[in-house]
Amino acid sequence: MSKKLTIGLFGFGVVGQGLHDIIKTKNLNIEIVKICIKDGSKKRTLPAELFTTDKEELLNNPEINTIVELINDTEAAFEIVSRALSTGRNVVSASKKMIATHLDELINLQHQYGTSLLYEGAVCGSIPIIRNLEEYYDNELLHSICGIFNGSSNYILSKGFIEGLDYASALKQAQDLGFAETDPISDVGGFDAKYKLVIAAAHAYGVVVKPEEVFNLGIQSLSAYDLQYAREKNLKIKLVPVAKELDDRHVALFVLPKFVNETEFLYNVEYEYNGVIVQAAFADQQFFFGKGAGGHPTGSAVLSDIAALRYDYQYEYKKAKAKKDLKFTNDIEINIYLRYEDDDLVDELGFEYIHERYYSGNYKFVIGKINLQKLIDNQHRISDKAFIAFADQLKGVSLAESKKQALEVL
Ligand SMILES: NC(=O)C1=CN([C@@H]2O[C@H](COP(=O)(O)OP(=O)(O)OC[C@H]3O[C@@H](n4cnc5c(N)ncnc54)[C@H](OP(=O)(O)O)[C@@H]3O)[C@@H](O)[C@H]2O)C=CC1
Ligand SMILES: N[C@@H](CC=O)C(=O)O
Repeated sequence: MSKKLTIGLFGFGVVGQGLHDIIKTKNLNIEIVKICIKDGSKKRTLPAELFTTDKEELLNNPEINTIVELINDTEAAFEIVSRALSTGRNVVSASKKMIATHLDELINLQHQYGTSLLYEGAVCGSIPIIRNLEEYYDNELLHSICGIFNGSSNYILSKGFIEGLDYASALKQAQDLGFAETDPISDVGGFDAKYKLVIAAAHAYGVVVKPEEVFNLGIQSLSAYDLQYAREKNLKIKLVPVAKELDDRHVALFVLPKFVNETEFLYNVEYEYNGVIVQAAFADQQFFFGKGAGGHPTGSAVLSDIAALRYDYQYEYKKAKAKKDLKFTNDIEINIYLRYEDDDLVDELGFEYIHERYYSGNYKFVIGKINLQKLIDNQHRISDKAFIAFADQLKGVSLAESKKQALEVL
């Protein structure tokens, strides 16, 4: 019989309840000893004596050997997870913002105390991408990782594009279905996708980047004009995080809406589904597909991590140890589509050159090559009246010979 896991569970919301639903269907030698929640007055579906609002009842309980953290409060989550790791407990978490923001400290805590923190559920819900990056691709040279990492924004885009549903109603549905973050700006603004990208990049490339250094733009200002442009060209618009090794010393990360054509894997990833494309030197292109949000899909990834703790599985962060000289950079050139109202914006953003310019009534756009760092420097000029999308092919996230080279179409 494998080691019995006695769990202190933090959070009994969408994911916490999803996890509980799954655990109770099986005899897994796992016991949830106590559940800590925030609001003691809420009605629960389990006996009241299982719940507490006092975190110490879990963190100081000698009967609990494993902490599962599934709450929606970043700083409280960091405190819980670091306390647990530094007092000899292994931890499973799905809190991507907390993990991405504190990744350096969390790696150090694990090394210092010999404890394990697993977080498969934090990145693309049910898709097992972290353990694959950590183990399966251990010896592969990864050219790029990109995809759809946020279920809510993809749900909104699908509802709009396929069903013609307006943005506000689609967002409300994503919230009602439990896909959206407490502050949905995190979803639609590309922040949530960025946190997941930062975590994935640590396992793919060994770079630990602070989320605030990574550029993200979302889908909030997408308009009927942009959708019409996409439809006329048989394209779809998706919110796409990209991690790309430029050469053996530089890696670039960013999150942008992206036009995808029907030959790309992401074209058929709809609603709350996510997709991850890994471009490897030898395995070539591989595609992971699955539900990226929701209680049961995420709960299944959390349970897989809990089960891995039975045999004391730990991430080794092997690439971080091996590739100390790989640096994060924003000094790359990308092709973007910019729909704008204010003519000055085109000059202010400082395009290297413009391939295409369109002007008809209120609809104006340019497509051109721009340096990502320049775009970041001028980000404050981009109002909600403008929309920017990555206009390169994803397959074309190709190795650049110099860090200044554009991400060209293959
Ligand atoms: N929803 C999804 O599809 C996914 C969510 N995640 C992540 O998982 C985490 C949980 O998400 P989700 O279940 O959707 O969130 P919910 O809002 O549904 O639930 C949050 C839970 O956390 C509890 N909570 C909040 N603060 C505290 C605290 N300080 N101490 C103890 N409990 C607290 C709440 O208590 P109370 O019940 O009393 O309000 C609630 O039970 C988040 O970090 C989210 O980003 C990751 C992947 C997918
Ligand atoms: N809000 C997130 C939940 C899962 O990580 C999403 O929509 O993808």
